[in-house]
Amino acid sequence: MSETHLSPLPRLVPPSGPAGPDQPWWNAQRGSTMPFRRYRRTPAVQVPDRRDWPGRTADRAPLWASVDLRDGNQSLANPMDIQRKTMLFDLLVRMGFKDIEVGYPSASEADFSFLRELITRDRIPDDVTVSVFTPARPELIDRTFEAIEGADRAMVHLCHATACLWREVVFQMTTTDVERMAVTAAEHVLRRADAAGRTRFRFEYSPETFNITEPEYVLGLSNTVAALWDAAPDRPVTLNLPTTVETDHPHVFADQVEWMHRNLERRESIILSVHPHNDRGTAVASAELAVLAGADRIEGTLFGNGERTGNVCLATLALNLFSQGVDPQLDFSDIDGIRRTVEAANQMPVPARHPYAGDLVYTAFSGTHQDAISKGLRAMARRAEEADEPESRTAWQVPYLPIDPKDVGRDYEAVVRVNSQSGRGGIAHVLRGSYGLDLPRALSRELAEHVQRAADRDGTEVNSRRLWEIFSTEYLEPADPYLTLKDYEVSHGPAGTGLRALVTVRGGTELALLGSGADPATAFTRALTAAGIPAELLTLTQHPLTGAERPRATAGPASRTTPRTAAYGQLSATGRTWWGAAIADRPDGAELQAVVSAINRVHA
Ligand SMILES: CC(=O)SCCNC(=O)CCNC(=O)[C@H](O)C(C)(C)COP(=O)(O)OP(=O)(O)OC[C@H]1O[C@@H](n2cnc3c(N)ncnc32)[C@H](O)[C@@H]1OP(=O)(O)O
Ligand SMILES: CC(C)C(=O)C(=O)O
Ligand SMILES: [Mg+2]
Repeated sequence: MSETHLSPLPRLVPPSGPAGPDQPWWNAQRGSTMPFRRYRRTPAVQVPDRRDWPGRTADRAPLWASVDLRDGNQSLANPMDIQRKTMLFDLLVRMGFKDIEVGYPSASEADFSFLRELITRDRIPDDVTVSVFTPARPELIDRTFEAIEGADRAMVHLCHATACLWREVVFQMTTTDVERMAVTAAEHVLRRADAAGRTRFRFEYSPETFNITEPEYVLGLSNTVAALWDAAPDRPVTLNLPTTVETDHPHVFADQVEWMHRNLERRESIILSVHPHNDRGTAVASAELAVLAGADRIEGTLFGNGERTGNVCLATLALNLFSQGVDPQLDFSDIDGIRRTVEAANQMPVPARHPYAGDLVYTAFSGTHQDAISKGLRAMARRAEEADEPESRTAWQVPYLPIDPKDVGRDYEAVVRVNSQSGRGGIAHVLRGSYGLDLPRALSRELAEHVQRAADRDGTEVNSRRLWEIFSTEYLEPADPYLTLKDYEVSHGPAGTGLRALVTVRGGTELALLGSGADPATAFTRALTAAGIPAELLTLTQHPLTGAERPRATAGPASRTTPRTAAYGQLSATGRTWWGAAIADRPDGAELQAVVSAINRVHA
């Protein structure tokens, strides 16, 4: 199988100086009146000479943990009822999640009852661990343990804020007080777990607002809690580092994670987890760099629902890995089904541009992209044929499409959609895909001008049916045809092809024509010329139309199941060239009709 050979990366040329107003090319921008001086850059943790993550690549999926049912749920205007929660839980299980935070049972009756239902109805698969969130408040920890009573396995997720602003404003506590709160709560959790009987417990600790907490302080708290819970390789503690409110560039977070990864005690007994939020729009980058920096696990939601701008999107993360040839370990083969369930559970739409899942993310409207995609798809088909393997196994290399839409359950129909930004490549692609027509390049270029005019006039998309209408009106069934072929008869002899044809000319005159030539179309143009309708045949091509390749066509040749022929002819007349096209039951009929089509355009 042939592969694209990429040339080596060019050497980086050092910039001549810092980009800025001193450069001659710098456009003079005016200063804004935005009150930017109110905001401060977060002091970044320094990791001198100890930054390994930039040199690493992701070669396997992290442990995925869904927090759709807790963090996602707490951000909804109408939190999920038990039915919506159940639907989402079942989806997460089907997709392959093994670590699912199912709620905040001390917060609401719905969360509490949902957990009770999962446990009492034995709905938690043996290989799935459900997790429940609790703040560091003893009465709420007690309620949490009531909710998980009787479960086979459960993870108790203890969380409290640690950053200075929260300590001072929310808790009005010193660092020592917050540490005491953490220890008291962790001990309480342990006591309740020890008393809980058959359930096998695991523990998770989240120093909420990790990213803006003093590193030494948060490291100390994490070590203390992990020691208190006696983290061990066979019963690891999950230490979850949230960017509760994302404040910095992703590389700053990566440095923070790497620093924790290197300095944590009992590292081999800790599952190092991250929980990025998307306030700066860089949650995905933060999560990806955090994994390079040492994180083992990522908490997030499907399509990024969550507080404010949301949690990190697990679909994007998993499919980013997939697009790099790494097993995502989650099943996204029906992304639209997943999206529909998530939209129903959250009562919120997934935007059309959302990576991998949005309606438009595999669609090109622009001409050059369409042309490249169309060529790429045909090249893929050729490579698969050469390698004698199904296309679904052939290495994916199609310009502008990072993954094969079919791998996530989409088809190719929406890949190219035509509007005023489209060109001949896209138009030819749609006619080929929807109607099986393989237009010659020059004809598709000519058709593109008609389509462009229609798109400019209508200001809307030209769907495949409208494209067919434009093509048909221009070439196949003009409103007021100059010439109509009523009948014909072709004979083949040693001297070439003979043709008898009966045509009507606009106004009703009938002409009986007689001609000969190398083929019926040449004989026809000669006969027409002799009858005073001058034309010279320049090119003629034809191909069979089986109908099989036309999935959704509602007009034109698609309605037929018997094989037909499409023919395209180019004539010279009135000092220029004219294309014609036709579809007919027989090849010679299609060729003659293509000549008629071109003549009709001469006399339109
Ligand atoms: C970053 C995160 O996502 S954390 C998860 C946040 N999720 C939620 O809050 C959703 C569910 N929460 C709730 O339904 C409610 O907050 C409840 C029922 C849990 C508690 O309600 P209330 O007791 O009325 O408290 P309220 O919601 O006002 O919370 C504020 C109190 O909790 C304290 N608190 C906040 N977070 C924590 C924490 N993690 N650990 C301990 N105490 C905390 C605050 O200091 C404040 O205490 P104060 O009243 O003594 O000043
Ligand atoms: C509970 C914690 C992990 C959280 O959701 C956050 O800090 O964003
Ligand atoms: Mg969160």
